[in-house]
Amino acid sequence: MKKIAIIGSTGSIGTQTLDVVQQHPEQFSVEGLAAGSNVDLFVQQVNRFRPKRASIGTKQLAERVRPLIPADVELSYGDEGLIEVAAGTEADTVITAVVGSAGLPATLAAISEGKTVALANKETLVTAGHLVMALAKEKGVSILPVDSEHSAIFQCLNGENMGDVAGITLTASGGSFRDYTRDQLVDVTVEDALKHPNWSMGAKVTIDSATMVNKGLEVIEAHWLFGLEFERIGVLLHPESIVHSFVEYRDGSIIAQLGTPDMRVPIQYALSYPQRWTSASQRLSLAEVGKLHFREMSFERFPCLRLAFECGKIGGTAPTVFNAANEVAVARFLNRDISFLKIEYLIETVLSRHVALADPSLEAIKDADQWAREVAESL
Ligand SMILES: NC(=O)C1=CN([C@@H]2O[C@H](COP(=O)(O)OP(=O)(O)OC[C@H]3O[C@@H](n4cnc5c(N)ncnc54)[C@H](OP(=O)(O)O)[C@@H]3O)[C@@H](O)[C@H]2O)C=CC1
Ligand SMILES: CC(=O)[C@@H](O)[C@H](O)COP(=O)(O)O
Ligand SMILES: [Mn+2]
Repeated sequence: MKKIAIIGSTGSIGTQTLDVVQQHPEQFSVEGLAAGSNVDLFVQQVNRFRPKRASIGTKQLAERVRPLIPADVELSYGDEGLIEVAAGTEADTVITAVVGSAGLPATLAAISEGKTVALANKETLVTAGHLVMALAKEKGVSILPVDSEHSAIFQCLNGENMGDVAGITLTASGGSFRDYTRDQLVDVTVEDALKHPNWSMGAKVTIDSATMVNKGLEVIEAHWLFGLEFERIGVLLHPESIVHSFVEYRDGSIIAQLGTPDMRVPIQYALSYPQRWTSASQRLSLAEVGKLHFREMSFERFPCLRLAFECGKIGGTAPTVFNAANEVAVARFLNRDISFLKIEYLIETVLSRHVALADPSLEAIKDADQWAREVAESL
């Protein structure tokens, strides 16, 4: 039986992880659950899965939750609570399903305790990839991808020699505004931006898909997960989101992973690896699909992808700042404080004021993250 803890249990990835648990109850014991502010769902989850430890966003929320959950569940709150759930249970695997670089301290704490990480929280790896990967190596900890593209690449690499890899290609749906011109983006609404064509996801990642920041974060995530230089990572527009990504080998063979767009498949694979289990997800019929489409990606149409490649190549604190500026910009867009195109303006402006620091310590990462947030708020 696998012992798991989920940080971000009430979100899109968190709830789908618990779906996988419910489909395979004999395989799992849930040791820890952590959430932010969704008290009702959190209380239901704690009563249903009976973790030994649980945590919610604030002290006030914890006081509301306490009488509603079993007395033997250890309840904490805030950043410390998140770390306790990630690192302070008997779980052997932690699913990092919180959104944003807020997940970094808890992820580092889980790795320090030798726990396998099933990583959905890509911002963590973008913010401090060198620290996360170095600690994982030191502790002998596996970081297993949950993100659909990275799970695809992981599956396509299975058993192959990394020296034979010519390159990897991440597919991109194009997001909510795939076929819009730049002019048409001027007055798009939050509601429109939240309508992803293929995936049902949390608000932040859905906006990131529309700006192509998501693919930029994923390029940097792939660099760290698979140890590939940026020149060997490509992006291709694929409107159907059926080919989840692919690897090209030096003999010209391309191995791709395909499936319906359903995150429960990559979530389950991260938890069942190296086994495969049956899944309730809808089967893919290529005969019914008929045709699949692929297009070159345009940096002019999606400048945030160009910025992400540039930051990835610069390294150090550049990706940290890219991520933090984006987090603030997306929050401001969702709050209707700025327009859609101002997201890329904010990111580019913050980056233009940043001098990247090479090989930053955790302290320097935190400072750069904080600095970028302050500048992005002030613009
Ligand atoms: N959704 C998807 O299909 C995919 C998501 N990802 C990545 O997975 C991560 C999660 O995405 P998604 O599930 O969509 O996001 P959601 O917004 O749906 O969920 C985020 C979760 O994190 C919790 N949370 C947020 N901040 C904190 C905090 N400071 N302390 C404790 N809990 C917190 C939220 O709690 P609450 O709701 O209770 O406030 C919620 O449970 C992101 O990094 C995203 O990029 C990657 C691939 C696909
Ligand atoms: C489901 C998933 O992995 C998302 O991160 C996905 O990548 C979003 O799709 P696009 O970024 O391709 O629009
Ligand atoms: Mn993805």
